[in-house]
Amino acid sequence: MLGARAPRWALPARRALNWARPQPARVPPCGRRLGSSAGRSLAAAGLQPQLDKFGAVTVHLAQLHAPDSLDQVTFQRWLQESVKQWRAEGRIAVWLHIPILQSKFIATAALQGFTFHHAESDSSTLTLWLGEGHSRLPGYATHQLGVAGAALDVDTGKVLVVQDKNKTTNAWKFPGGLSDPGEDIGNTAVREVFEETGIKSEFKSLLSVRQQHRHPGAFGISDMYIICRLQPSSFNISFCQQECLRCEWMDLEELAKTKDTTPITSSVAKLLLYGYREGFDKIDITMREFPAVYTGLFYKLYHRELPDTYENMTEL
Ligand SMILES: NC(=O)C1=CN([C@@H]2O[C@H](COP(=O)(O)OP(=O)(O)OC[C@H]3O[C@@H](n4cnc5c(N)ncnc54)[C@H](O)[C@@H]3O)[C@@H](O)[C@H]2O)C=CC1
Ligand SMILES: [Mg+2]
Repeated sequence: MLGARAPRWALPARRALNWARPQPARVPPCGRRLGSSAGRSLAAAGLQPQLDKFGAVTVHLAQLHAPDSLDQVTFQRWLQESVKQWRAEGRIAVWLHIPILQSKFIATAALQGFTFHHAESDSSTLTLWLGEGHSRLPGYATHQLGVAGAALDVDTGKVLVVQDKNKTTNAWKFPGGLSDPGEDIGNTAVREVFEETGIKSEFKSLLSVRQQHRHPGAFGISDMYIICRLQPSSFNISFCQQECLRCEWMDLEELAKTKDTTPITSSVAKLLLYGYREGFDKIDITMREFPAVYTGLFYKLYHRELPDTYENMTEL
């Protein structure tokens, strides 16, 4: 049974004035005016809605001590009364995080107007906009990222290319694949090239960025495809039999001229050939690392090289 203990929200009414700060703060006691056991029992069962700095309420059902004891009728009543109260208090939105094993509450929330924001492997996040006009909540991921590596052996002028086993047309392309969550662009290129061809390499620069909307391979969202310049440090090919049909070191000029390739690979082969002949500084988008405003975090900034006179410009 839920609600066996005294409710945590039973605070003096004047405390409610302090809920907006500091952030994040627990939201006012929604069970207070329910006149039923729903709000009290949910609070006693561990649920502690929080206010964020934008004025939205966040609810984590994972906080429930014994989620299996919560029935849909109690949750439905709690959510309905809570939303009514949050709306009256001027909250702008509700974020509702539901662990996969409590997914029965998704339907309950959806019937009250909640929609999916995103899902991860073990939980889903739903939202309800309470503010004026259309929702101003940020959406979830809009793109996936694919990265390929153009590994050029500068001693021979040969570049590493593969033909995909799973494609109907066997066009030459640079080995690559999808970035893992939290993975640097250059690291994806180096990892994918090694996994697909057995060739070890080092990241040098970005060469191109392609954006494609409604990509079938990205489940209908947009796809970013970046090609990096890599410097190979091993040369014996041992390619992945599951993904590749062929893999070879091809003369870069031949790749730039062949019709047996994609427009992207052909364009980047010509760009790489230009850099190989005239200097990579003509084509490279290089990377620098800086500390982020978020303590302890760093970011990578990719841009064309700047002359020192511009790079070191400071106010006198
Ligand atoms: N222009 C070009 O030359 C090409 C660019 N790309 C870009 O490369 C990136 C993806 O590279 P990939 O090599 O395809 O990825 P990847 O190397 O990360 O993974 C490919 C593997 O996933 C498997 N796979 C893909 N979809 C699957 C599904 N629905 N069910 C089961 N298995 C599935 C494939 O069989 C393959 O083994 C994307 O950004 C894409 O736009 C991909 C092909 C050609
Ligand atoms: Mg691949």
